[in-house]
Amino acid sequence: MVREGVLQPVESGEFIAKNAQHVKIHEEGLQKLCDEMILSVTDKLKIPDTGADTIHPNKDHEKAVDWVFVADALNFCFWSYSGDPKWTVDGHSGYYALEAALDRALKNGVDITNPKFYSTITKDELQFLMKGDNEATIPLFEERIAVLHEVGKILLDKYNGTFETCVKEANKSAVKLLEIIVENFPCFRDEATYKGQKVALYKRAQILVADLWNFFGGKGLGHFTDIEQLTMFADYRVPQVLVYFGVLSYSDELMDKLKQDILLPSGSEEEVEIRGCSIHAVELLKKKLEVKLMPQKAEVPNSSLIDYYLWCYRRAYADKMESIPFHKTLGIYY
Ligand SMILES: Nc1nc2c(c(CN[C@H]3C=C[C@H](O)[C@@H]3O)cn2[C@@H]2O[C@H](COP(=O)(O)O)[C@@H](O)[C@H]2O)c(=O)[nH]1
Repeated sequence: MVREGVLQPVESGEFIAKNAQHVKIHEEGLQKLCDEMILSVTDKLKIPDTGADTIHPNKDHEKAVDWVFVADALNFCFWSYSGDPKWTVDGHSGYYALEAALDRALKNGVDITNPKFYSTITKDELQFLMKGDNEATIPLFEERIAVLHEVGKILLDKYNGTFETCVKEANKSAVKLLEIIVENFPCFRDEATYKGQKVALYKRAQILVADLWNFFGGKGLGHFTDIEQLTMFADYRVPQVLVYFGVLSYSDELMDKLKQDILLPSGSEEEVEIRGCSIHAVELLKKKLEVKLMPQKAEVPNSSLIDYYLWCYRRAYADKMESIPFHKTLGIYY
């Protein structure tokens, strides 16, 4: 994929990890996590159960692709400051609260998958759709309106009003679809400048492609011949699991900031290091898994499956993870 002068996610991760000053990757931690994951592989990686199946729509739903698209357009920033009430919907928190809100909208006959509706959605309408169980509201409300207006308008102007057009244009290539997304939808263009080099993390764009693959079981509109080219999705949860296993460690100064809930600005050196080192660590982990699994003839998970395992692990064992702080950034990329 070509974006002039921008390192792509795999290379970005490697470059950032090589130059990082605030974040380190540890061989022993990688080994420990590799051993843990091997325990859950018989012939295929077993994903920890997060108990949220009921809020994914049925994959046979006629607008399933557009549901995945709108969910990932809004798939960012669900955290609250320590001690503050969390935004929850029907008892679900974080990303699952978003899924629950979309599910509720669909069941109430709201045309939430249709860009004709959301490209001009009003504040009142979105507020109503995202209404939580308590007084806490969804973070970055204004940004979400802007994202919906932006992506909705682009789908209507260029793609016949459906993300299916983009998927078909990509002709079963995950890399091509990623390129279509980041070239045409500016709010998915998750790039930064690190030590003078343009880097790409593409969290939401990559998760969108992987979600389609996952959702449709690698078939039909979810069939991609090069899905293994994607990296993990650099959010604020997977780094937390990586720290838990000792794969990543933070400088004392950075750790203190996280413990005190001090915001890391989007694109700051520390923030980019946490994200880039997470990408690189998962690539290293994949190589370790390959070495162990190949001789057993077991399926070697790709980076998005490793990511999904780790993201679900954090959810399934949230109590164990409570004492590990995660980084807080206000932004639309993750
Ligand atoms: N790395 C990575 N980050 C992910 C996801 C998901 C959900 N995806 C799946 C779920 C079912 C579908 O099949 C989707 O594949 C959300 N996030 C991010 O996490 C953060 C919120 O976390 P919490 O507080 O726990 O809800 C936030 O930055 C959100 O953007 C993932 O899979 N990987």
